[in-house]
Amino acid sequence: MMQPATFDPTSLRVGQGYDVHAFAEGRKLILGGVNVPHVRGLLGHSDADVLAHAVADALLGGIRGGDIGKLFPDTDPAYAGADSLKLLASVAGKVRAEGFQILDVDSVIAAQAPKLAPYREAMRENLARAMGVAVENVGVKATTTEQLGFEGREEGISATAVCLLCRCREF
Ligand SMILES: Nc1ccn([C@@H]2O[C@H](COP(=O)(O)O)[C@@H](O)[C@H]2O)c(=O)n1
Ligand SMILES: C[C@@]1(CO)OP(=O)(O)OP(=O)(O)OC[C@H]1O
Repeated sequence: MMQPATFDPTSLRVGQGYDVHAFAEGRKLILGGVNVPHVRGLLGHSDADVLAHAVADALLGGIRGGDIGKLFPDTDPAYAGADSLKLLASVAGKVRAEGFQILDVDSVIAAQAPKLAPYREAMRENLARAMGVAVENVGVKATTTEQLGFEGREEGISATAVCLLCRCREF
């Protein structure tokens, strides 16, 4: 199908993000801004929201803007215990400042436990609100790794995300 004349394929960008955090005793498990009940949480300088970090890195990848560690160094006390949804909102603002629209985001959390399906919609809503996009444009999925690897041994959780950005005036 022909695209409208205003569509310029070179104005499209994809981004990819990946993050890992280790489990630790006495920490909250925050995923996509949701405080998920679990016996342990994830260790990090911030709230260790591995999903929000992967999404933020996907956005930064799309604008070739480095990564969250460059923007929010884990040596900076300003980010100690930081709410990662706020970091994500800041990254989304940077994306817009570069003239890009966030068209779509999808993500996968790899966690052997806990069961995350009951929290998926709340995560989508939180991420969408932080980025200023419609919830329909944010996907969150979960998978175990069939007890294989560090996620499977319940040593930590990983998350991956992709995004599609556009510098289009209109479609
Ligand atoms: N932490 C998790 C992992 C998975 N799920 C849901 O279970 C489904 C089956 O997982 P498999 O790894 O066996 O494919 C998966 O599609 C998710 O819906 C979950 O809720 N929490
Ligand atoms: C989020 C930041 C904030 O200092 O700290 P961490 O919670 O350690 O998370 P990481 O995924 O290692 O990313 C780096 C940092 O930007």
